[in-house]
Amino acid sequence: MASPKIKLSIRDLVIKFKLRGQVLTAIREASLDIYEGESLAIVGESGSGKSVFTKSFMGLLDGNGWIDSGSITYEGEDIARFKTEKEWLKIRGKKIAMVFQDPMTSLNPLKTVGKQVQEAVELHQGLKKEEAKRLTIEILDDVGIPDSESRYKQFPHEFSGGMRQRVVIAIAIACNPHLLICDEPTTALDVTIQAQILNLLKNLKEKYSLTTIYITHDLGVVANVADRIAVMYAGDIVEIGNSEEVFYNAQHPYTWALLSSLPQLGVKGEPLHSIKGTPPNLFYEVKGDAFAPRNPKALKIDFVEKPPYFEVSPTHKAKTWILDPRAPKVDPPASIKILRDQWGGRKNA
Ligand SMILES: Nc1ncnc2c1ncn2[C@@H]1O[C@H](COP(=O)(O)OP(=O)(O)OP(=O)(O)O)[C@@H](O)[C@H]1O
Repeated sequence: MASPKIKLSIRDLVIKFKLRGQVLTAIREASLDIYEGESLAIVGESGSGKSVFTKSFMGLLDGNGWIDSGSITYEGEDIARFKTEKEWLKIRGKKIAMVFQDPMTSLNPLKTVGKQVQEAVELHQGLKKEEAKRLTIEILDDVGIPDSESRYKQFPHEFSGGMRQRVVIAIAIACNPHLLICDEPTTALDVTIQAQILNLLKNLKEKYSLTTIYITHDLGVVANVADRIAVMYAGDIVEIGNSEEVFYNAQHPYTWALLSSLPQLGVKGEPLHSIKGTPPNLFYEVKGDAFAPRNPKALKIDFVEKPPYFEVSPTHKAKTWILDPRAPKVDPPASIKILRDQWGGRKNA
């Protein structure tokens, strides 16, 4: 089988912020390849760096932040070197678009929904008004807004939360991007609407041949939508693999902790637990495995040296010393074994 084409390649990316005279390292030498047409989820606790990492692909870092080193290669060009807005505008919207968590802050309350989508169509697809309006209504239909011709003339406050998120998605699609980044796209919505929006994104991915990245702190949300899962902790990707590999055969103690804290998968007989302790202070240099201080099964070396990636399969790797052939055997916690049995049972049912 031909190997998949890489759409975006991130290498050893370091992103820093200056805050109150001190420097914080938010992304610590993270590397990732994103394949054309795939659906990748980036998961991790709040503050792990998911938003900063992906915003850097579009030149959207806050003013006090910068790419300190590393590369982001898109279609042969290292976009991490871009300095001007003019350069970023070649990529932002056009090639890479983003759907944010809160649809209200992404929409202009003073403009009709139709106008906001149409502006994106006109700007990015170079169409005349009539043609642009026709396409806008088609896109509103595609994102599941009923009665799109009359809805076109309404304002955001006349839409429900779920419908507003559909409009935000319409704006992103109107730019005709190759890569769509969805940053917690359903967090602000109630559960039934969440499922509808995820379904919509899945359908649009096929129709518009999109490569999609989902950012979420919730592994349950991605179980249905992601081909691959990248687990982020303290600004680095500590485990990556196909969804099945990460769900059924997780290797990093942080991934174990994330899986164990999944409420909606309900581990029978096990109390729900959140991950104990707090992530490292990124104002200081992180020594060894960043998760070690919170890992009850940490090895001595975890406190001393940063682990490299160890390969579990050609598609699955994790940065944990547990996978070093010289390491003592460390078993996953009981909750992970129970999860594996439960899911294995469901899978084979
Ligand atoms: N403008 C900024 N100035 C200083 N630090 C920042 C800035 N933006 C982000 N950070 C820091 O960078 C780190 C990563 O933040 P980021 O928002 O990417 O996390 P996240 O995983 O997306 O979390 P969440 O799920 O809460 O959005 C955090 O420690 C955060 O405080």
